[in-house]
Amino acid sequence: MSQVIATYLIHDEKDLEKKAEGIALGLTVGSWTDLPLLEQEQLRKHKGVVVSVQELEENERANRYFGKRLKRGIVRIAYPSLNFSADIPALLTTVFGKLSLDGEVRLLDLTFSDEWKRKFPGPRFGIDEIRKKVGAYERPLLMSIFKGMIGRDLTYLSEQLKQQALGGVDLVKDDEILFENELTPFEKRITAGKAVLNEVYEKTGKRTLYAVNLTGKTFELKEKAKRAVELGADVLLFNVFAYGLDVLQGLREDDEITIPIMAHPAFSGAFTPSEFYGIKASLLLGKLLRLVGADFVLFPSPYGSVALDKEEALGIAAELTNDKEPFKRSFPVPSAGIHPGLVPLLFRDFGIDSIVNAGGGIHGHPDGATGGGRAFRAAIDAALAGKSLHEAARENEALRKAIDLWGAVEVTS
Ligand SMILES: CCCC(=O)/C(O)=C/OP(=O)(O)O
Ligand SMILES: [Mg+2]
Repeated sequence: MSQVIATYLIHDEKDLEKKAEGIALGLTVGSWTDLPLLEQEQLRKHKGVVVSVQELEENERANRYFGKRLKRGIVRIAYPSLNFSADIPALLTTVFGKLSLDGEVRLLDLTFSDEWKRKFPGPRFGIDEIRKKVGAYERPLLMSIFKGMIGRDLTYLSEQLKQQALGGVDLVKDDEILFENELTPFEKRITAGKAVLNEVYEKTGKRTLYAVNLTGKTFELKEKAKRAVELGADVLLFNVFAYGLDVLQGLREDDEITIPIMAHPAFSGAFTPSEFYGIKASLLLGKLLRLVGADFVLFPSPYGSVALDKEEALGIAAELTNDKEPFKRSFPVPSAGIHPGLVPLLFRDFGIDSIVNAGGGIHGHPDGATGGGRAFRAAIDAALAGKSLHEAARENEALRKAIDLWGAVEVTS
């Protein structure tokens, strides 16, 4: 029988096994031992089952946080998938709905049967198809971010896009805080952006994609996304956690929406940061975003301005690129506070199949966005060649200026 196995970190003053059994029953059949045998037989196929309980050492941080001495344990509970429909809202409500209100349980992972995975789409394009779209292989891609666009008009947007593209970036994304507005409306951003990027392509031969922010009311998104496709949009940026995973899946599953979806982590910090409760980032931003169809996933890098714990960040990337899964791989995009001097770390930790993503690290370059792009491209080339940034900077002025301004973290191989 198909089942979903949830792995939790739980805390209890007395009895971890009892707490685990209470969760398994409470989120499925409700009660058990007091039921007549006939009812038990009838309900057995619906009963949650405790698969394992692994007690952990007592943790002083947890005791201080909760203000009491607690046992801690990793428990795995199997939920019969016949209890809920094969959709993310039903799944999350079953395995971490009321339980998430407990405040002393952290959802660490979900394991699905192959049968269950087949009900989800995964990315439409994935890493390999996106590489074909930008014509860039065997290296990390480079993406820049519009900055300071609120209150600005299309002329300003077009010039900023041009400067970014001239720096050799593979993609440019809207900032996630750029919504529908009178100065740079969604549809005009697409058409003006296409004109600029075609002009740069004619001039340089470099193809750059523009990820336009798909925003607005949930039930208007599909039509807006289809309009974007009609206008020739390259990629849709999407603030998935302000809407919900199932909304991204709905966009992905619509065969008229035939362009990649880039998931932004905005608002996910409401769910993931605590070590004691909430949802592990590798599950929420890794496994589940890939399952529902994100082609790119942005997340805080371990060394940027909103740094994520390194184990968590690497865990997200591992889930996005795990080639044992029956889905195309999603592009990991470690982000926030990234500058060219961090490229050796990014390359060491995330490898070739990742995207170097920066806003301030592009626009803050002494030579502007074009200089920023050139500095990043030189840093990526140096990492690929096994050269130090300082050595590469001797031959590349843009990189030298970036290192002078932001420094460089060299990585010994
Ligand atoms: C984790 C998302 C990063 C993001 O949205 C963003 O705008 C980063 O900007 P910078 O930190 O590179 O300036
Ligand atoms: Mg942003």
